[in-house]
Amino acid sequence: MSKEPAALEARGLVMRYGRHRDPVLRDCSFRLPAGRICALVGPNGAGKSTLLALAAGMLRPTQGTLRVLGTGSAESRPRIGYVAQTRPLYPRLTVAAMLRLGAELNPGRWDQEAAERVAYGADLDPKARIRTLSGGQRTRVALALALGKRAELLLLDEPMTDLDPVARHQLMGTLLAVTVEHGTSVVMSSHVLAELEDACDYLLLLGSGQIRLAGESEDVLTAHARLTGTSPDFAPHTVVESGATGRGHTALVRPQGPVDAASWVVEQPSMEELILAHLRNPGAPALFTRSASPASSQEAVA
Ligand SMILES: Nc1ncnc2c1ncn2[C@@H]1O[C@H](COP(=O)(O)OP(=O)(O)OP(=O)(O)O)[C@@H](O)[C@H]1O
Repeated sequence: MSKEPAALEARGLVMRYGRHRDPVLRDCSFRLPAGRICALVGPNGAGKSTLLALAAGMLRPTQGTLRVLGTGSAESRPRIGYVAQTRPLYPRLTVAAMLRLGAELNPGRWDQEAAERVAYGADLDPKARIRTLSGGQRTRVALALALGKRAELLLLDEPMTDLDPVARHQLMGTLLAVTVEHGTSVVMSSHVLAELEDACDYLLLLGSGQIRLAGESEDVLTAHARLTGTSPDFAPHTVVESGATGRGHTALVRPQGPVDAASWVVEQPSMEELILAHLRNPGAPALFTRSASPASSQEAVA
């Protein structure tokens, strides 16, 4: 069966930062179909920035492959907009000069109007030098460069962390409008789960160096249920997390067959609830929806 084009496709991806160090990414295989807005989540040190830097061609994998927009990451670099966590910019340049540089480096694809909309949205002075900007203002300029490039794939490492709530809301709106208009693929890491729930339609959860959940948010969500009842036995369903409550026993499960509604109150968990349960329980079995799965060894739904 032919699959739709992939923004990212990892096979057996291993990354270690030194020969004697433990690998940060261990045998990761997954697919991210093109045109999705993907949340990349995981605990501190899980390897999110590493995965984004590999996709941006800033690092080379120790083993395995990571294909980006159907090619190697070096070849795809002109088609990628990467906002690294450190927001690397030229400190001596003014904001306007930084955008001019963006235009010069991306002839034929630069969108000055989109870049200015992002950079100057909060009365940022075009003549201000980068080194004088606040963290949030630098983030605006970094996002402006990525969006101005009309990239086919945006790799955004915690893009909203140092923005104030109004700027977050405004920039997320701009980002979504641009991506919907141009069919851009986005991978966005963040720890703010509520923010991702609103914006993203795809999920990659990294933990212990491996992909734990991968797929359309909707499919990943509907593959889970919250069951509450009087018995602590949730068989035959796969339990991700369970506990006692005032109402009896409750568990977030991955149903294996029909759920007996006479025995349990069945609810749909929120995305935040689901991600938190998986972060707290790294031993829960991995789940890949069909579109996310290049391998056959994981449990696949949808
Ligand atoms: N340049 C480097 N040299 C050596 N080790 C590194 C380097 N960069 C990252 N690491 C290590 O790799 C692991 C993963 O780091 P990474 O920054 O990719 O995680 P992360 O999921 O983005 O974390 P956070 O949520 O805290 O930003 C960490 O243990 C980190 O110490």
